[in-house]
Amino acid sequence: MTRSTLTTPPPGAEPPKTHPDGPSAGGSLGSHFSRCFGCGDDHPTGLHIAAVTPDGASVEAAFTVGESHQGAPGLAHGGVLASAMDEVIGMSIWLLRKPYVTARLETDYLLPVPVGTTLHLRAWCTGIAGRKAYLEAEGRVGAPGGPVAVRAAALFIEVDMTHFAEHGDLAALQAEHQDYEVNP
Ligand SMILES: CCCCCCCC(=O)SCCNC(=O)CCNC(=O)[C@H](O)C(C)(C)COP(=O)(O)OP(=O)(O)OC[C@H]1O[C@@H](n2cnc3c(N)ncnc32)[C@H](O)[C@@H]1OP(=O)(O)O
Repeated sequence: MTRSTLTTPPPGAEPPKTHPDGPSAGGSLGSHFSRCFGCGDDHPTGLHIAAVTPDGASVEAAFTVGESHQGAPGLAHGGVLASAMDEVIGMSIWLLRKPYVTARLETDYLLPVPVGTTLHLRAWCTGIAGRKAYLEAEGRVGAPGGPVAVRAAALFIEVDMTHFAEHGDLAALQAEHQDYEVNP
């Protein structure tokens, strides 16, 4: 992975501490918002990514590239693959049960991904430094041990719920998740 210094944990970064209320090993994560492009069940053209955590610290998901995900004929669009990586990375940081947003996403495309391919996605956190979380993800072709087609590294920044109240639609989030409080 050609990861930049901006997505590399600095010296002194701490390992992530998963929240006791997060899913335990083998548990599923669920969607954070039903109309999310990445994970929402009700999104008509979304990726519908559903993840589980094998160990309470990382997440895994399978994503099958469909007709609506093409860039070149018969091949996945790079932006769609980046969205899938962003989604599983976002799911992995939600194991900490703190709201984070993507600040930077770096993606390496190693193999073309034909329509019909199932990508096995995995994401995990490599360190926390203050409000900054450093994360990585990979997408493997056909099987969890298959060849790596996509790799990503990301910097997520912790925000408070006022971020969503000021810039988005907090009420829509809270309608689905009672635990999303502005002033917890
Ligand atoms: C609970 C609900 C879950 C929902 C999850 C949904 C997640 C998403 O959809 S994310 C969507 C895409 N992302 C966004 O929209 C984020 C847009 N960006 C922002 O809102 C802001 O730029 C934000 C919050 C990331 C940072 O702003 P702000 O809080 O003012 O912090 P700021 O002081 O600028 O930066 C904090 C630190 O991060 C660093 N930083 C911020 N952005 C970057 C970046 N792109 N690259 C590198 N470093 C960065 C800053 O340099 C600073 O570092 P230091 O503390 O060492 O000086």
